[in-house]
Amino acid sequence: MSRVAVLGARGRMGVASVRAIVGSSDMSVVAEIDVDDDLQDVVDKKADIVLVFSPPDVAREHVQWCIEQGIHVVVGTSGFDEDAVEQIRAALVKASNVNVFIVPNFSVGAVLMTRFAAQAAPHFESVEIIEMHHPGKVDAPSGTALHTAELIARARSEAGCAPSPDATRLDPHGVRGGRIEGVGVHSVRVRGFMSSQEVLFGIDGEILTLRYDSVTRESLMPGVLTALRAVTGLPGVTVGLDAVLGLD
Ligand SMILES: NC(=O)C1=CN([C@@H]2O[C@H](COP(=O)(O)OP(=O)(O)OC[C@H]3O[C@@H](n4cnc5c(N)ncnc54)[C@H](OP(=O)(O)O)[C@@H]3O)[C@@H](O)[C@H]2O)C=CC1
Ligand SMILES: O=C(O)C1=N[C@H](C(=O)O)C[C@H](O)C1
Repeated sequence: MSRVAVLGARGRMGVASVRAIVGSSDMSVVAEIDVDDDLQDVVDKKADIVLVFSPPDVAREHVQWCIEQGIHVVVGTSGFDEDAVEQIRAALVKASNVNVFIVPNFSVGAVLMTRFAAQAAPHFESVEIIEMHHPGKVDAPSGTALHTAELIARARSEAGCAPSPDATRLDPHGVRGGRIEGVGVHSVRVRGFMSSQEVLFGIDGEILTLRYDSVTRESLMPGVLTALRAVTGLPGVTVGLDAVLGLD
């Protein structure tokens, strides 16, 4: 029976995850930590794994703390970019018995879309990402868009692609959105969305649109449980649920 501590336990994902873990037959929740709770409870309750859903501005410190305590971590919080992964890798040099599994999105649809986007990336002249989330989300871009943009940029760089063409010179209202490693990213916050993303690819006369929608947090729970079951067997740092979905 794995002993799981949940950080951000009273938040949207924390509540859904505690319910899913409690409902499983092979894991238990031994600590539920939210703002103002004492992290030491995680150690006192002898957690084997910490599931991190605390906000992005504190989650990096939380991961660092877990590594120092020698506890495996599944990171659900968004915003762990390549710099953050490097920092974790460096911290693990002194804690080689700890595994950290960073999962930008627990939805199988999102994982597949991200992979398809990386596959398509070198074949089109233009690419931009639109991510759509609920207005309670504190960070932009979404971790999923960040991860997708990084994979697209890597695939295009390896294939020697030119930057997406863009003649914009005048944009006094900043409506062209942001750029991550040269990939245009647009963040939409509209009530009714939970988590959606489109990746638009174009060449002359042809457009490919990839889209996924997660409409409930419960849809992410099989991915959360899969990640918790897998982390003890994934040495070092692993990024992306695809690592354990049996995809090639
Ligand atoms: N990987 C994935 O598939 C998914 C990832 N996410 C990501 O997970 C993160 C959390 O999302 P969500 O659950 O919607 O956010 P919420 O704001 O609903 O939950 C975060 C919780 O953490 C609490 N908190 C604040 N500070 C601390 C602290 N120092 N220690 C412990 N808990 C703290 C918050 O309390 P308070 O509100 O009082 O500040 C809140 O209860 C985000 O980064 C989001 O992008 C979300 C969905 C899916
Ligand atoms: O805040 C959310 O809700 C979500 N956050 C994650 C992200 O930033 O990508 C995952 C999912 O999109 C839901």
